Amino acid sequence: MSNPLKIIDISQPTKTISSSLLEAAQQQGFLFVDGHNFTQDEVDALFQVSQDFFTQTPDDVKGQYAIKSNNIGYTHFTNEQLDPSKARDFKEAYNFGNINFKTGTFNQSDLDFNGHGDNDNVVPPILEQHRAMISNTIQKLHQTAMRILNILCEGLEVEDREFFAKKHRPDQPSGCVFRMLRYPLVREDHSSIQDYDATIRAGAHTDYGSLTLLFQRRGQQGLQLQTEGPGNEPTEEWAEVPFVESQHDGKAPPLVVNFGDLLSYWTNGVLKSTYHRVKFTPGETRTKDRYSIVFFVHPEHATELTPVPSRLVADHASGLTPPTITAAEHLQKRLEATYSS
Ligand SMILES: O=C(O)CCC(=O)C(=O)O
Ligand SMILES: [Fe+2]
Repeated sequence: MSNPLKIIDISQPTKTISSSLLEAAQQQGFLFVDGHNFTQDEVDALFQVSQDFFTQTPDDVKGQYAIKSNNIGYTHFTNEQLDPSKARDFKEAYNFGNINFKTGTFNQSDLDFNGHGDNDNVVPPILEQHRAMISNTIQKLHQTAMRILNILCEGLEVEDREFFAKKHRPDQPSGCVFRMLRYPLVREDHSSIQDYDATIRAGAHTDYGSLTLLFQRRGQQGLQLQTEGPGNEPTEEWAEVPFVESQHDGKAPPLVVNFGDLLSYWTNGVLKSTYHRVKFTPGETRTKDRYSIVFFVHPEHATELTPVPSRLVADHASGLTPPTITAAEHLQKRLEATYSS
């Protein structure tokens, strides 16, 4: 499979890579990030925990941890509908949230985390057993995301090279979510589930936050992004995100990174929040479920999405005043749409 995406090695000096990273963010809104500090063993262990959770937890137990309005918990088959014009998404997932990246604490009570609600976001037993590992992973993912945001500041020539990072402080409440996902092969035992499409597994959507970091596995392809025509208009063509290897021995494959709505607003549309979906090709001879592990990065709740101070961003202004909306308001709107029906 050919690779339509750039591979950027973030272990290289910022000045060497900032313009290619910005170009990828502007043109495709997607790229591969190599040179991260996740080993193959570490990511294999994480996928094993995810597989154990999804395949060894009885449905009624999963149901006890059902996702709540705070976006934390388990979402069962066909609960989500990312593209309302299509069938429901045939996948299952578990979201960790209310994360303090400084301490590595996650699923904190809503009262402690953002001062309202009183939920005790209990973690299912198989995942609870691996709390230390999960905690370490999310801290590292947050650091990786901050590195990417700092490189972007350099590319955008924002005077304060930590402009974005300062709005993503590790110990402040935000909508950041760490998510384990499983897209199973359709098997006999699923015949009772109605109203899904065996090929479209996550309907076309853009991500809500600032950026998204994703691990996938060899032989479990399925993520696709919408391509653009010559005048930048979206086409009906979808490009497959292939599996690629790291250039660094012993390291996990490059992370798939894409930019979300908030960074797009924040930059007057300089950065692209690209439509993507997960699709299994009809008739393919896949033998394994697709698993992915995703980190959705969101700015601190109170962040206002006014344009970043960059000449490039100012030059891109369309003349329209962007809505003054906070990160939390935006997230709330998108979650309501996803779980509405
Ligand atoms: O699992 C994947 O490959 C993509 C997931 C995704 O796009 C999402 O959950 O927003
Ligand atoms: Fe997505």
